[in-house]
Amino acid sequence: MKRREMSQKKIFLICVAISTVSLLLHHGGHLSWTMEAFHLSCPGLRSLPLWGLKPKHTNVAFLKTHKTASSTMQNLLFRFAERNNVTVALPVQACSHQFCYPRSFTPHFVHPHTIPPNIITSHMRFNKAEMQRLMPNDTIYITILREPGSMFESLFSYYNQYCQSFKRVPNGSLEAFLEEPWHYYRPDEKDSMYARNTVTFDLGGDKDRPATDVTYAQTFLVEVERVFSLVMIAEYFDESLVLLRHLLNWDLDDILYVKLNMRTTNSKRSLTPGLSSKIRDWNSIDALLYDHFNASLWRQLSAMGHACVAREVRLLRQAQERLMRSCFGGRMPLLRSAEQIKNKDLRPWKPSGKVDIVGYDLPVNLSRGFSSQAQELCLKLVMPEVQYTRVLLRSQLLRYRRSYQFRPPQQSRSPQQPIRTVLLRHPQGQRSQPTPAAPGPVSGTRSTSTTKPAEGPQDGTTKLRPKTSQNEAS
Ligand SMILES: Nc1ncnc2c1ncn2[C@@H]1O[C@H](COP(=O)(O)OS(=O)(=O)O)[C@@H](OP(=O)(O)O)[C@H]1O
Repeated sequence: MKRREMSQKKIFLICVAISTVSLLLHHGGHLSWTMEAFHLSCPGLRSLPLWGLKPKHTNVAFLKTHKTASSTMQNLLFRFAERNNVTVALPVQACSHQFCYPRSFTPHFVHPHTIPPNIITSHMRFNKAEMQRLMPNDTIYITILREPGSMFESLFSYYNQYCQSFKRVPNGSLEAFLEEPWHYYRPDEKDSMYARNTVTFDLGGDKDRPATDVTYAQTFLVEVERVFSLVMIAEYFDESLVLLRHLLNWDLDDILYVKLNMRTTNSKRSLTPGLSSKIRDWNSIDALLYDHFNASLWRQLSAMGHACVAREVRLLRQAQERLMRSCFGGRMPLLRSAEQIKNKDLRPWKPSGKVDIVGYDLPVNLSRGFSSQAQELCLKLVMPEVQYTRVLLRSQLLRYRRSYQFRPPQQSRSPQQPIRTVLLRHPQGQRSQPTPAAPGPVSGTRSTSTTKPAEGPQDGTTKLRPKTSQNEAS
């Protein structure tokens, strides 16, 4: 009898040991990282005891604004979607790699075989009602802003030969444009959105409201704040990612990135305080948005605790270095002008030959000792927007076709059926989860997560809280 009890105890202990080892194997990196964060008494973390065990939030709409590090974010989101087998809404071919920008967004711009989506991130002009028609109700809306001076300098240089307002300026001089912007700028001309209040336009606002119309700017800002749970700031990209990770309950691995779509140092210019101030005056709504959301980002970071944020940023950078070492053989990848990049899948798109955009080439010996999966990760990490959009569309179409083949005939919907039919099944504001266009991997991987409640300071300044359609309705 005693011997039986002993062996039962042994079996129990063996089971506990196996479970512990398995937990450590599966969550090892995550747990050790979480524990490090806990040691720093991070308030945001401590108040969420089940953090790390809760499901990741996978329904995300990222409004890709122009010249704000948004391609780096888009690449991160594409990789997240692929790893987690969730669907990304991608543009129909007629829209190119953007959602028919600068036209106002409508779900008709979305490829029907990428519906219903979990994630949307390609360039668009935001339209809240239309987005809500497409995205699940618990979608978390995120966007990114950049300091108006450096953003406009980047826009002016990038679109110098593309946008008429810039093209007519003698010698492509930024000073000349800012001296007399109305002399060169035509509000109704094609591509004029690159020349004034670009962020406001991307967010669906009126770029040409006069600076004196303070009520318009304030009302617009309040609306943006109501819709977007997180407004990242390009200058504090890593800190913004820490907030994003907490908001979405993601892992450290989910926020690793390499900077994309950069100009060469030679093509950038520094701005005098006088020029910066003229840029702010010319882009007054963008400047108001930036000042507001920059302050709001810092309130959220202080609510989390600066030491804690700094620690997470350090851990992120260390993990990034490890990834770089494994992908690029011990060094940071060499930056190359687009023309010098041998692999055309890695050559960034440029609006004109005059602008110098840099990208990366993979080392020739990458394949040695690498699994094809690891090679693919390294390739995608540095793959520019246009090529990655194409690759992702191809893989999602394949997945759609495969799942369509395996569907019982009575449930099947013709792949050619127009998008309108799919959307009409979800009258605005009435669906809780969109009906999948096709079963299989897509429908099987929808997020079942409830959005992570945010704990922050009691002064109401922290906004680490998802703003879902339900939030808004209440
Ligand atoms: N991680 C990170 N942090 C800060 N800044 C970054 C980052 N990644 C990219 N960049 C800079 O963002 C500029 C490109 O922005 P976008 O990718 O949004 O441009 S685009 O509108 O999609 O063409 C471009 O700025 P400029 O080089 O000044 O043009 C990039 O250098």
